[in-house]
Amino acid sequence: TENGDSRGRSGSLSAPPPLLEEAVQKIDVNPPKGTRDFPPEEMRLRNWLFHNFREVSGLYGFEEVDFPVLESEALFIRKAGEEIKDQLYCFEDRGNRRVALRPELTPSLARLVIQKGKSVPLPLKWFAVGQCWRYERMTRGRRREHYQWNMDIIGVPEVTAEAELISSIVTFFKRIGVTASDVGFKVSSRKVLQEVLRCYSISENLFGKVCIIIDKIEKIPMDEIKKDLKSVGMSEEAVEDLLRVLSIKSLTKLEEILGGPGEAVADLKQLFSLAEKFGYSEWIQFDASVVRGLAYYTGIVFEGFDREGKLRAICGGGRYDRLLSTFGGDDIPACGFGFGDAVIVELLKEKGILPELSLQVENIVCALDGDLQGAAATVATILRDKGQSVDLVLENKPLKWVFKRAARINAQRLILVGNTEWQKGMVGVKILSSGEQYEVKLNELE
Ligand SMILES: OCc1cccc(Br)n1
Repeated sequence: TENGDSRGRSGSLSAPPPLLEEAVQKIDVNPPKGTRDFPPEEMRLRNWLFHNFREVSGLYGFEEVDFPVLESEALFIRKAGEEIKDQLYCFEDRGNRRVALRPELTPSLARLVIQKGKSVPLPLKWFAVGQCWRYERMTRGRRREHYQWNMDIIGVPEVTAEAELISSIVTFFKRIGVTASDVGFKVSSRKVLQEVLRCYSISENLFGKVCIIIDKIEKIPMDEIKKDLKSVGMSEEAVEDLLRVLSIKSLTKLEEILGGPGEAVADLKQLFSLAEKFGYSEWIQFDASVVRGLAYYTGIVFEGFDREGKLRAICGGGRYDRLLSTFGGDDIPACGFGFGDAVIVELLKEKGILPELSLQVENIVCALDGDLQGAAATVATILRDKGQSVDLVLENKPLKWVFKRAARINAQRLILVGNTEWQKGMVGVKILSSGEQYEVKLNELE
């Protein structure tokens, strides 16, 4: 409390006996493993971050949507060996339904698009900010929940959609003070992989599995990658060639290796040309090793990375033209990205550009005598009806306590309701930054 001790009005140190029948059972006051509380300071930072997510989404004409955190497990059961499936936070509910806490937002978005069907004219530009979950063995001490900003464009087959999405993330970075010297985007296309696999007449249904293995290139030893690729049926030669292609960092080289302009190179050339027009060329680079860890991507994929290489991917996304049809919907082209709330905060801390966010209250209103508490409430209401924020002192407290609280909540003005002034229909006002003090008629208080 403001005066530092925890005594109630009675001043007795010991707490009154519990009124409940059952004995007091001391609970763990920490949140469940892998989850976070958001006390005021953390909540201000989260609100600032989400405000910027929403502002940028609005700048791009996107509409906000949301879905239940709890979804049918079937939405996330894919057979490509993704980490996201191994860590699914799933269970059987009391109705014996297999359900899961969503590990990502895209499948829910796809479900809603299909549900809406023809009633929503394409293209759709939807965004969401939602909590996503995974059940990871705590051995790695990583979080089990995070908030993701997603933006998705449904119904646009052209690369202009991916270019627009990357532009929106660049706009977001610039708004929060992150520059092209701090972060970049590695961009590639899964069609590169497709073209290589076709050269070795490796069947399309291996495509998802191969992508998931390749996505682990920087996370597990190379010989394990090779072993996994062979285990899904790739020959030694195919594996070597694929890894060679994936190490390419130039589009010209890629075109040579792939033996001429295919869809992958054409898409990527168009993306880089659009990046020029959007003005974010310095933010992106081609990197054939980017495949992303979600099986449903079918074309351009990209991920935001910190140029110092200290952090995990900041965000990622790509084209997923087949997802809606795998859910029984029409064959509608789509692309989108996910942007987590944790790595970006680590980056801002690294760069020393966390925003200064403090509680700001315009007024603290205090009754100088116990019997003026009602008058103080009247004053608070007058100010609040004018749109002014008021911290109303709710108990009879010494002025020293009031000044201490005013400083803690960054109040701009102290409004004192005292007998003498109140009899004249006035209140005392003290501007806390300058110390200036004056009396004002209640009906002139603004
Ligand atoms: O980025 C993968 C992911 C999904 C759900 C929760 C968390 Br934490 N992380």
